[in-house]
Amino acid sequence: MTLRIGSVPYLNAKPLVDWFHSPDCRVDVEIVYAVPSALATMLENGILDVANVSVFEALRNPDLTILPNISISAYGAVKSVRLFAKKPLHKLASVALDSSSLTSSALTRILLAEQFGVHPSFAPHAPDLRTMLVQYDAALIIGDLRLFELLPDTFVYDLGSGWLELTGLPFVYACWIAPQKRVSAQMLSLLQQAKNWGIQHLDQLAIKWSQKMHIPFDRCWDYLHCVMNYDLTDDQLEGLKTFQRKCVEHGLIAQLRPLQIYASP
Ligand SMILES: C=C(O[C@@H]1C=C(C(=O)O)C=C[C@H]1O)C(=O)O
Repeated sequence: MTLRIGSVPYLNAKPLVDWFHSPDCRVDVEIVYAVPSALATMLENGILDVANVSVFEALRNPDLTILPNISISAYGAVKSVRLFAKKPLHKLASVALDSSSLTSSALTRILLAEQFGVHPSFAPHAPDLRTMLVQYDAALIIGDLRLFELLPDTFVYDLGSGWLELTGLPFVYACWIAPQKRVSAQMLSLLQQAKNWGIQHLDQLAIKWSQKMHIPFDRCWDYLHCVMNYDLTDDQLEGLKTFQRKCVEHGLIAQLRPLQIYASP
């Protein structure tokens, strides 16, 4: 049976999924690329067996489980998840949130409240920075490494740096997430093989995707080698549990449950 895998289209996921398109992979899989919020809906509707998608979705939906050993995370500055603001952050009254994002939307609310003491109004918006900033004081954009910071008169706030400052911990943006009953030993082994291949091919992936995505090579290389982390060890789990606790404290998730990391039977 074909395994249906969902992936975000961003550079950060390439080391986890490009193996499935390589000649080394001889299994029957179908990969669906979509933004995180769309992938979450597809997982919920049973269209996908597994997806690398916002970790927030697994914290919110008790039918989903996080698969072990793999994440899309960063320790400090993440460079692709940024709030662009027309005024200093402690003066924000309205914020447009990238409608693709679930995790970073929640993180924005937490950081603005805890680091800057503000509770602006929030509205989901298609990720188009210029349009967002016409109507709102600030805009969250994810998955984009282009040099937005060249925009004049804009404050740029990296959410990964904000999280490190607040907690001293790494931040987990996404994981492989699946409905509990769809997880199989074959699924776990394929995802692990794909990650192992990706980690060994970061240089090739930086070359390939810098060309395809029109991002300078140095920026891609730095992002894949120095910014992104693909493990899910105790440090990342500590960051994830802290995020989960704060989501509950801020009313973004109904209830604190034990973190569901899939353990082989
Ligand atoms: C670091 C990033 O992580 C992404 C952020 C997500 C979110 O905010 O919901 C979901 C998937 C990740 O790929 C990014 O895309 O910039």
